[in-house]
Amino acid sequence: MDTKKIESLVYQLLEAIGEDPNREGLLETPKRVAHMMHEMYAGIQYSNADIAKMHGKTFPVDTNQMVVVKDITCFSNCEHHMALMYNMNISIGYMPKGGVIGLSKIPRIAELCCKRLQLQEKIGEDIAEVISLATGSDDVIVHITACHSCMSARGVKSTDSKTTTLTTKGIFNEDAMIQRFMMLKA
Ligand SMILES: Nc1nc2c(ncn2[C@@H]2O[C@H](COP(=O)(O)OP(=O)(O)OP(=O)(O)O)[C@@H](O)[C@H]2O)c(=O)[nH]1
Ligand SMILES: [Zn+2]
Repeated sequence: MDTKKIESLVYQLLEAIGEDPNREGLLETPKRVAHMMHEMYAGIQYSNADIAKMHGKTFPVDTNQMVVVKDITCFSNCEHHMALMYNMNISIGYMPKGGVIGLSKIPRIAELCCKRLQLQEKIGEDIAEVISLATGSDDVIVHITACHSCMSARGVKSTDSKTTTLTTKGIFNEDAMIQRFMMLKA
């Protein structure tokens, strides 16, 4: 990420919206925004394969248990308006194939996938792909609910609507498996 360029462009953006970037309250704003963008967009520099490699250490376990980590809180930004997705709740399940990844890696994977300019549907696909690459399992499910500030705070002003998406891979395309997952994540 080009910090100096972000700072200079935020300065220009402030001018463009009719602000005075030199007034006291805004003097440090370009620097703060650049700092914030480093945090908010930390996932852009990594491919899904990179993320899987970073968090893909597996521990051998011979099991046919479903692993579910539920209620992961994340934030993201939509690629159309760069507006915040908030109140995001993500639950992820997979069927291990001879090994499991560390549980803490699952929210870490979700977080990095969210820290890109995104669509909610794409977040589900990205997380499912990374979990699949990290675990070597084709059986992955990702449930996401989120509010989109581009729908609530502007435009249609649909303040109470939430969007739910469900990404299913492999055995999770079967209704019975979806039901088992939904029970475990309830
Ligand atoms: N499918 C999908 N759409 C999204 C997501 N986030 C934002 N959007 C939508 O992206 C669309 C962009 O539509 P446009 O018509 O190009 O933009 P706009 O004129 O700002 O649209 P309005 O929001 O209806 O005012 C909007 O309908 C948003 O609600 C997302 O995660 N998934
Ligand atoms: Zn949007």
